[in-house]
Amino acid sequence: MFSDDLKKMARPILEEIYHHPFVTGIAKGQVAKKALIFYVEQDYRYLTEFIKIYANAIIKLDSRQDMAFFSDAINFILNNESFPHQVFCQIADVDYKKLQHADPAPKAYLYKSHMHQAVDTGSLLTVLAAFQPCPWTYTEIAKKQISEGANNQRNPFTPWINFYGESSDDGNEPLANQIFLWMDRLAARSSDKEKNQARDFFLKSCELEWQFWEEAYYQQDWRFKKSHSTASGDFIKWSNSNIQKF
Ligand SMILES: Cc1ncc(CN)c(N)n1
Repeated sequence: MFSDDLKKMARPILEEIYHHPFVTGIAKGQVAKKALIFYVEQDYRYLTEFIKIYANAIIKLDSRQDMAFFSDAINFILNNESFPHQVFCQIADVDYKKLQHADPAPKAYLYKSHMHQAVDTGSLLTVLAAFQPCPWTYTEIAKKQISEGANNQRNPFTPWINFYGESSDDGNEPLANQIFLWMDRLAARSSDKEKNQARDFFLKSCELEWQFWEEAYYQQDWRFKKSHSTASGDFIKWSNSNIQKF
């Protein structure tokens, strides 16, 4: 099956995600506040962008059933996925509202551009392949952490772990599995070229998931961030005050 190949190829990346210090920190109940804050700032922007990307994907569809899938995904972000952010904010002792205005840092910027590119240039198979590491890697992280007993009463991240692990024990097929099955049906009638493109987007999204944890853990922002802000409103303020000096 196409999805089995994808999972096999992504295995080394998933292993590195499992062992990333941010992710093991969640299991141990110990992540630095500054990493949590950076993550929530970036993820708030990333998920907001995801809503727009899902909406763009709907334009490519004909069947209402397929449209409902993306519409449910938008609803999930809007109505449910603030909860794991709130968990991080509570642990970091920071107001969630204050974290909703950051600019995307380099890897988050790359990830959103990658997703837009999938929708702009790819088939539905490619679009799903690019999306899939988002639910899949989080479900796998949560499943592993639950199986190791990380969601215990002492761990302040337990609600976060249970949130992403829940879909795997509610009796329904977990979302990530539903997407893999859908991708297998599409792959069966796709050309090799389309399948190669989908594979490439899938593996790059898996790597970008790892990069997202890494970026937050070490707060890797734009190196010349100050000069970027002068390119927007700040530049006008700066240039006006300097013009007055001359
Ligand atoms: C970067 C990222 N990837 C995945 C998820 C889980 N939907 C998330 N919130 N953020």
